[in-house]
Amino acid sequence: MTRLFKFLMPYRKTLILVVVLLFLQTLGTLYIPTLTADIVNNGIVYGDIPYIIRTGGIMLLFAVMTGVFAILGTWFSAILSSGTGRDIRNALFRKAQRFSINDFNSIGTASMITRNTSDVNQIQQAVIMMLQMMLPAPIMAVAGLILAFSKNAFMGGIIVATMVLFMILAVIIERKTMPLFGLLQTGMDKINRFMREYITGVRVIRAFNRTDFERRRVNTSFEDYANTAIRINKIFAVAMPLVLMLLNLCTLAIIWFGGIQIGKGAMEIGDIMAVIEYAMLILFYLVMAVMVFTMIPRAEACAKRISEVLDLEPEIADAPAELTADPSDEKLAFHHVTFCYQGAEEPVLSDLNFTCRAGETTAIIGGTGSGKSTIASLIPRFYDIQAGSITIDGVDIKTLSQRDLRNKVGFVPQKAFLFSGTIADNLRYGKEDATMDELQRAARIAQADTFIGDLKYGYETRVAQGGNNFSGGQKQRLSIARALVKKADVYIFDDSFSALDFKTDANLRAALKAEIKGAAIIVVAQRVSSIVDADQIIVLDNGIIAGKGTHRELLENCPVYREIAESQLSKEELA
Ligand SMILES: Nc1ncnc2c1ncn2[C@@H]1O[C@H](COP(=O)(O)OP(=O)(O)OP(=O)(O)O)[C@@H](O)[C@H]1O
Repeated sequence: MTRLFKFLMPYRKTLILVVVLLFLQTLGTLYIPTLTADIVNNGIVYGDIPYIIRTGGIMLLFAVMTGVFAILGTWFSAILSSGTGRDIRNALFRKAQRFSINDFNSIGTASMITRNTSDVNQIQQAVIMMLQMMLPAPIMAVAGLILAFSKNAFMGGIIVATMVLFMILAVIIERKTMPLFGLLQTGMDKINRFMREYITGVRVIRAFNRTDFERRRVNTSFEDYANTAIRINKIFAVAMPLVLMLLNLCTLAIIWFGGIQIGKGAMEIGDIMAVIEYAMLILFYLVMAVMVFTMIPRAEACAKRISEVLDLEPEIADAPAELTADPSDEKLAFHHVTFCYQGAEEPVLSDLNFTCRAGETTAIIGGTGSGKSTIASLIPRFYDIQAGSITIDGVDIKTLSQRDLRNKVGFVPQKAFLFSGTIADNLRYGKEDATMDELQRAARIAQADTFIGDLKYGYETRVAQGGNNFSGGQKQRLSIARALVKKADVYIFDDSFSALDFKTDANLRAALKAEIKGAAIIVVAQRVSSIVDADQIIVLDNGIIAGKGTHRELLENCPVYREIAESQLSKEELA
């Protein structure tokens, strides 16, 4: 929790103001019982009406002032807590932007969302409750006890004894609830994970008639969450009557002892009333403080989860001294690259060596799981390699800043992903100031111009979340156009033509070759027909290069390639 206190620092002036306002509010609240005692002892007992009116007026004034302080205190603490929440969310988001894929995997997407929403909410609530309820408690306790002791030391003692019992109860509750609150937040992660999977996979679930199975799975997570919440509430169900009982016992003791004192003529009735009010105020704020105290474990559990994210050092970091790369003919090169996924026993790629030149197309082909997409994701440094080096324009990508590196790379992922907005917004994703001409040129190369032209609103057509209002092939072409709008040195198409028909695929490749001159093009492909014209084909077999050359050369001397080609092409095509 202390780790998160730094988020309060920018608001220290507001915090001081809140503390001052709370202090004034508490003193005002405590002064009213003293005036009550005065009215009773000196006004009501003697029937002194002017005294009653005068003191009543002062009471009213204090009540109004206390009310104003309370409103201002609440106002500023709300500003403070929502500001803190916003800053924590920003910090989490900024941190997440630096995370590698492995970092995301280690925390989990659903958990990342819960931490940014529910966990931050808990912290925000705890901050406001601590300011409003916990902070006045010590002020109330000290000032109230001084006043109570000034009336009668024994009665002050009764209040202190009750306070001690309260504190013991609070510690017991804290011990019992802390682990349960941690469970509650992980339960929320689980619900988010299942809900996310249920919503994104709804078509598969329905197609396989697994709705009931999924409902049961989601229900189990709801039930686990509810059961933990019930266990927490059971603890409170026992604790709250105990708190009330302590409160009533305290009042009883004061009245009983006060009665004896009045009988002896040692105290006046107004003083007893004042002590009861002091006790009620002190204990009320103490109960509130205890309640907030019980919120702290949950907030602490949330703070711990947030700190885990904030403290996680991104696996991929920029080098301390970043280099820049001047354009060269050798756009991309792999030098003895070996890569192993986190937690995997065997490397997925071993000792890869190849070079991609400007204006040339390099195709990567191989069986499923041979490591083609892995090669594609190593170039923009989604993962770091364990051995060897990857260079762009002759400079090791680890020595370039991630920003520079990714500026040099135009990446089209295997699964086309579009953002909600318009087609133009999506195409401008890599170059915000791209002109309409640039968008149209990219769309033309990507064979997307015709279907965009057929849409009623053209480039201003709305794209639904995830691009769900477009077909698979349209989404692929839009995501290709998006990469082409950005001027890159290396374009990577990770199996990005798979949803295109043969004619569109051929037209797209021809347009790419004609229009993209100064950049290296890397095409990960499954279809031999998509790559026969490539300047260089790399044949991947279980993570190692089984052959390298043109289509003709490989047919001659690479059995793995020949096997793939024979399985896809007719005899005439092979000849
Ligand atoms: N994030 C990951 N974590 C662990 N292992 C992975 C991960 N991604 C891929 N792999 C493993 O690495 C190997 C290569 O996967 P990759 O996706 O690169 O193959 P691919 O040749 O592109 O396959 P496909 O043609 O089916 O897309 C596979 O065995 C796969 O199980």
